[in-house]
Amino acid sequence: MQVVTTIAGSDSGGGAGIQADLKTFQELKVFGTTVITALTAQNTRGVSGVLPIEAAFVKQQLQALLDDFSISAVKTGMLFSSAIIHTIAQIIADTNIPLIVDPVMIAKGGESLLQQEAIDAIIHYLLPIATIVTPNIPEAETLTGKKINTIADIKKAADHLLATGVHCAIIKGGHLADATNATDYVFFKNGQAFSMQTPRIATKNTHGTGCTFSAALTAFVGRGLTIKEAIIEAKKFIQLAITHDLALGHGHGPTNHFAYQNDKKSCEVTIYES
Ligand SMILES: Nc1ncnc2c1ncn2[C@@H]1O[C@H](COP(=O)(O)OP(=O)(O)O)[C@@H](O)[C@H]1O
Ligand SMILES: Cc1ncc(COP(=O)(O)OP(=O)(O)O)c(N)n1
Repeated sequence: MQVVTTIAGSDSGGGAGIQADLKTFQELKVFGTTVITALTAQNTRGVSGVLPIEAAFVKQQLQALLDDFSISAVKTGMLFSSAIIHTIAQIIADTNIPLIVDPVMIAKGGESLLQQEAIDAIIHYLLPIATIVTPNIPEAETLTGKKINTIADIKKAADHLLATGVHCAIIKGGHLADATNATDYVFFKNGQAFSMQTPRIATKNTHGTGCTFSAALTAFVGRGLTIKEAIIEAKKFIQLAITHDLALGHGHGPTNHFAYQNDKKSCEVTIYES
């Protein structure tokens, strides 16, 4: 049994954050461990409160895991402050555990999950030690300081991110204005690139899509798949979770973390090598 870790915020509504990560890990048969950076009071309608955890206690949680478990992959989600980011980066830099960074910034309802001053810390401390970074389009724009309107802009943003030292950048296309497909763009430091496409599902129940995708990626990396295999399988996991969405709550409902195990053979991802 492989052990993986999520360093993220708690979503009381259960669709994103630590809760989405643990559900995904469980479905993908890896043993999930957690470092909690913040509590959020949240449901499918939005975030009504954030209570950050002190950086010193974040450190204590992570150190407790590293002192005991052999961890095969780590992911980060909501990190909230530069103090938390510095603390995590310092500790992870001394390991050789693959690190997947989901640079969570803003919740679907528009509430901030990362302080403005922490953006630089992600760029300068976390990305240089990361294996994979998974921004959505607005996050890629914030990290690179450049607007993204075209595929050429996506490639430029990826080059910008790869220059920090991260091995692979996945720019997720959930926010692109394409009513037919959901396309994600993958770039490696060695110049290899591909995009992956699935049919776009017409639903408002997409709370936690980014967390769930990056958690699946972490589980597959932890299980020893190649990075490319892990990315494609994670895309299947999120596609099925959105296809079989759960209309729970009154706002943006969660994705269905059970769907991949029930239906994985039915999901096709189209790959375009470039
Ligand atoms: N309506 C949708 N149908 C199918 N896939 C989607 C849909 N919305 C998002 N995705 C996929 O979900 C994953 C998360 O993407 P995105 O929504 O861009 O991230 P985030 O949740 O971080 O904003 C990506 O693989 C994206 O292509
Ligand atoms: C605690 C917590 N972490 C992350 C998020 C954002 O999750 P994401 O997967 O990007 O999903 P949406 O916010 O777009 O639904 C969150 N809301 N809470």
